Amino acid sequence: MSLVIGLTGGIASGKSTVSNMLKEMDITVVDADVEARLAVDKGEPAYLKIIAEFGQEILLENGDIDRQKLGAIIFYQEEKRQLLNQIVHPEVRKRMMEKIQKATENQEELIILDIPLLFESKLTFMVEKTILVYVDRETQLKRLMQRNQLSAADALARVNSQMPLAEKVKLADAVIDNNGSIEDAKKQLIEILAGWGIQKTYQ
Ligand SMILES: CC(C)(COP(=O)(O)OP(=O)(O)OC[C@H]1O[C@@H](n2cnc3c(N)ncnc32)[C@H](O)[C@@H]1O)[C@@H](O)C(=O)NCCC(=O)NCCS
Ligand SMILES: Nc1ncnc2c1ncn2[C@@H]1O[C@H](COP(=O)(O)OP(=O)(O)OP(=O)(O)O)[C@@H](O)[C@H]1O
Repeated sequence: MSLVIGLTGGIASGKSTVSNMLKEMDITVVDADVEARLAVDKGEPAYLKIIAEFGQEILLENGDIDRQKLGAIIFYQEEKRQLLNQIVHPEVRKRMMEKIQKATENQEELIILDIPLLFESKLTFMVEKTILVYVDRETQLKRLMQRNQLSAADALARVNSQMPLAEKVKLADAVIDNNGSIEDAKKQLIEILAGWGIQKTYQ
């Protein structure tokens, strides 16, 4: 049986940075954000439902979903966010389950599920252990504004649409404090895995 670990955090807390370290260790990572993008590709069931609910004006000229426009709606309006979640999340879960099954069939020892909303969406039943990538609120907002070129208000709306990281700390089995350097985060990751009996050579 494969060991399934959930990797979570908040927006811009450093999940991708940590999941890249795991990929470099040749560990399979299934990324919910990637699956959520695939689920809304042109013609997919969720794509059609989004148009039905949000209207044609949510599309770019080439027919793709205008992610910036959809983000500007759902990060400011909770009921619209819930509506989008109801459309996209079941598809994401289905796609992730398929990937888990494939990795299990390949007898992979370890599978990481990178799910930003693991706790909010009560998906811990999918994993055996959880790792939280934590940063303080100030660092999170600063990194988010820098990475996505967002105003303070837009960054705050995104952070406030999620469970506070201080709350997630209480729910996680292990925490990586990513306020320091990337090297520092890497050391913590290796220690956590070693503590769970997982030894991988990091290149
Ligand atoms: C709103 C959308 C169009 C914005 O797209 P964009 O390319 O700007 O952002 P991206 O998808 O890369 O998400 C970045 C981060 O935003 C946060 N986020 C995304 N959706 C949500 C949400 N519904 N609630 C809270 N946080 C969210 C996550 O931390 C995620 O890692 C997109 O995030 C989306 O379709 N969201 C709904 C699906 C979803 O919940 N995805 C998150 C994991 S399943
Ligand atoms: N320890 C660190 N020191 C400095 N910058 C960092 C550190 N860790 C991550 N970053 C930077 O912070 C930003 C957010 O990191 P990353 O993209 O890994 O977060 P994420 O949790 O995957 O975000 P999202 O959920 O929004 O996709 C990126 O620009 C990344 O390069």
